[in-house]
Amino acid sequence: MSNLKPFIRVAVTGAAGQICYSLLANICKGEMFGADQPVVLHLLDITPALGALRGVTLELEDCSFPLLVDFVVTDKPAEAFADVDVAILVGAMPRREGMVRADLLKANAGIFKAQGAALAAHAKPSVRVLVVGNPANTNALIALTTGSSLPKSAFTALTFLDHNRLKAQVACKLGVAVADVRNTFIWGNHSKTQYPDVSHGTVTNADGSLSRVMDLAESAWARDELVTTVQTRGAAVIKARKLSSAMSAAKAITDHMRTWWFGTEPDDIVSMAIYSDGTHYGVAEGIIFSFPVTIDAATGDINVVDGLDIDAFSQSMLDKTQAELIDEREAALAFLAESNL
Ligand SMILES: NC(=O)C1=CN([C@@H]2O[C@H](COP(=O)(O)OP(=O)(O)OC[C@H]3O[C@@H](n4cnc5c(N)ncnc54)[C@H](O)[C@@H]3O)[C@@H](O)[C@H]2O)C=CC1
Ligand SMILES: O=C([O-])CC(=O)C(=O)O
Repeated sequence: MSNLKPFIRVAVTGAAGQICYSLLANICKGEMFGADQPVVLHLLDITPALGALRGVTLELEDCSFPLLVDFVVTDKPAEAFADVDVAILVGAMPRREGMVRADLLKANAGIFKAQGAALAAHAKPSVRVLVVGNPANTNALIALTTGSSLPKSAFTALTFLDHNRLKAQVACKLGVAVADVRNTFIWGNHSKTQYPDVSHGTVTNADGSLSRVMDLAESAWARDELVTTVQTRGAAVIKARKLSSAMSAAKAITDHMRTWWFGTEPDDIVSMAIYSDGTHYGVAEGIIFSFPVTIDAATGDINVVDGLDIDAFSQSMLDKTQAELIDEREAALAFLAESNL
C-alpha cells in the first residue's frame, strides 16, 4: 500500500523559461510540498513557447519522478488554473532594450489582470498564489484586484530571494553559517528600493547564546554596503551571467512555498510580500509589501511580526520603498483604466 497523499494540482506559468527549468525539478523531487505529496503540474506558457515547453515535458518524463502523477500543457490561463491548489506565476513580459519601467508595468498589468480573473474563475477557492514575474509586487496587486472573489491573503509576491541574499551576505561577512543567522528581513518592494534590514538580526553562537549582528558588524557596513549589495544583486547576476537569476530564484520560490505550506520553524521569521491592510508599521493599505512574517502551520495564515522597533534610518527606508510601490500601483491601475486592458 502506498503511503502517499492524494495529489495536488500546481500551476506554473512561464514554464518554458529559465527559472522553471530548475523549479519544476524542485517541485517534482518533493522539496516544496514534501516527499509524500504527489503533484499534477499545470504548465502555462505563451503559444510561441509551446515547442520549447514540449522539450521540458519530454525531460520531465525522462526524470521518472515518482511524485509526478501527470502534467497539463497549455497556452490558456483557464485550463492552466482549473481546480489548482497552488499557482506560481513566473511568466511575465521581460524588459527589452529601450523599455522604461512604465512600459514594463503596462505590459504586465494586462497579463496579470487576465491571470487574476482566470484564477478567481477556475482555481480552487483555497488556492495559494505566488507572483514571481517582475514587477512582482505590483503584478500581484493587479492579480489580486481582478481576482477579487479570492481572499486577499491568497496572493503573495516573492522577496524570499532577497531574504536569502541578505542572510548569505551577513553569514559571509561574520564568518558564520547561514543557518545561524536569524531575524534579518526584507521590507517593501522587490526592487532597488527594498530595505534589507539587519537591525534586529542575531547570530546563534556555538553555546546557544545569541549575539546581535549590529554588535558584530560596523553600522556603516550594515546601512550602506550591505543594503546596496542586496538591492543590486539581481543586476550583478545579470551583468555576470548575461541572464537573470534562475537557480537562486527557483530555490527561493521553493523556500517560499514550502514555508507557506508547512509553516515557519519556531523562532524563525521570513520575508514575504503580502497585501498591506494598513495596520502594520504605518504602511499604506492597498499595496503588496514585503514584511517580516511567520506562518501558522495549521491554517497557513501569514502573520506580520508586529512590535519591532523602527529607528529613524529604517523608517526612511520604509518610506522610500512604500512611495515606489504607491507610484507603481497608480501607474498600473491608470494603464488598466485608460486602455480598458
Ligand atoms: N521576484 C523575484 O525575486 C525574481 C523575479 N524574476 C522574474 O521572473 C520572471 C521570469 O524569469 P525567467 O524565467 O528568467 O524568464 P524567461 O524569459 O527565461 O522565461 C519567462 C517565460 O515566461 C513566458 N511568458 C511570457 N508571458 C507569459 C504569459 N502571459 N503567460 C505565461 N507565460 C508567459 C515566456 O514565454 C517565457 O517562457 C521575470 O519577470 C524575472 O524578472 C526573476 C528572478 C527573481
Ligand atoms: O531583474 C530580474 O529580472 C531578476 C531579479 O528580479 C532578481 O534577480 O532579483
